[in-house]
Parts: sequence; structure tokens; C-alpha cells
Amino acid sequence: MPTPDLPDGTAHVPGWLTARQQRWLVDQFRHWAAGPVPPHSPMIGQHPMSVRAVCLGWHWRPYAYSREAVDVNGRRVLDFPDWMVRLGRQALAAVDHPDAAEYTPDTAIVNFYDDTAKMGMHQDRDERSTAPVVSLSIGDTARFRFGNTENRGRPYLDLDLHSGDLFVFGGPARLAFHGVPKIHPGTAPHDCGLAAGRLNITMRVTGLDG
Ligand SMILES: O=C(O)CCC(=O)C(=O)O
Ligand SMILES: [Fe+2]
Repeated sequence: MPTPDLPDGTAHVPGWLTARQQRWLVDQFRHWAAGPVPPHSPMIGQHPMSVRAVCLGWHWRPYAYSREAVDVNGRRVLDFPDWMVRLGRQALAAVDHPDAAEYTPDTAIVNFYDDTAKMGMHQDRDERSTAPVVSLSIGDTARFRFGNTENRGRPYLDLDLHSGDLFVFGGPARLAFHGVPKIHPGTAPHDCGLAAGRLNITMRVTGLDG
């Protein structure tokens, strides 16, 4: 059942991924993490983010996407998998998004949060496309803060994203500020494939070519 009272353009489907899908995504993460570009903490100015990220399709660094991980080791990131395009379409179909069938994400940022990792309030605005962001969470529960499009402050809504949850933000909420103020350690379900920590996968459409 979708969560009611969310801002227009957002949707939350608790427990959308099965335990089997979660374990499979965790296995895929291990494969991506062993790939050409290791998980790394992007630098915001002089400060490393507390998450460790690995990207597919395009490599994100603050304010820019590139095919090569120029701020890590210069290697080209792994291709965006076709199965993930299909998963993105299924996710939008699950929230009755009218563009589900055409949705073609070309990048994913996969963030690993340990017990103390957080993410400050930010907008996802390095994409040129206004297509929705599809977010999947696995492992420990996160407190997710979803705000407004004007500033980092109120009004915002705090909700918990549990293992298996789908969250979508698009339309009028596509450029809303959002962040992760807290991880709840020790809350990962035993069958999700991750003993500790949290994985979050966001699929996006960069709107870039080449
Ligand atoms: O971890 C989350 O739930 C959000 C991640 C996020 O906002 C991002 O990667 O831009
Ligand atoms: Fe974000």
C-alpha cells in the first residue's frame, strides 16, 4: 500500500522488493564494488561524504556526470544494465506513473551507508532530464527527510525507508531537497543479504549523450 500524504510527485511503496530481489541486488553490488571503480566517498569541497558510492552508466561527482571516474581512478564505470531499466519501469508502473513504459534510466548511484553515515539535504539537479528518480533501499532502516523545492528547511516530511522500500520522486517534487539524517543500526532484516549497513540505489535519467 502506498503511503498517503506525501508531496505531489512522490510515492512510497513499503516492501516493494522481495527478499530474493534484495539479496540479488546485494550480490550485484558486490560485483559492482569489485569492478573498475571501487566505492568511494565523493568530496563535497574539502569534505568527503560519509557514504561510499559506486555508479553505473555514468559516474557522478558533485555537480557533474562523466563516463570516467575522474575523481577516483579515471576508469570508465560499468554499463547501466538492461535489467535495471526494466526494474525502473516496473517501479514506475508500481506507482502508476504514466511514463513507466518509456522510462529509460541511464545512471544509478549506489550508496552504502554504515551505522554513522548520513546525507545532508540536497537536490538531485545534476541531471538535465526531469524524469523521475527511482530509489530502492536495502538493509538497515534509514530516516529519510523529504523537503520542499525552495530550501533545505521546513516544510519537510520525515519517513523511514525500510529494506525493500521503493521511493519515487518526480514531477513537482523532482527538485525537492532531501537527505538521510540517520541510519537505524541493527535493523536490517536477516534475509535481505546485508548483515549490516544500508544500500540505496537511485536510478536517474541524465539527459546526456555520448
Ligand atoms: O539514500 C537515500 O535514500 C537517498 C540518496 C540520495 O539522495 C542520493 O543519492 O542523491
Ligand atoms: Fe539525492
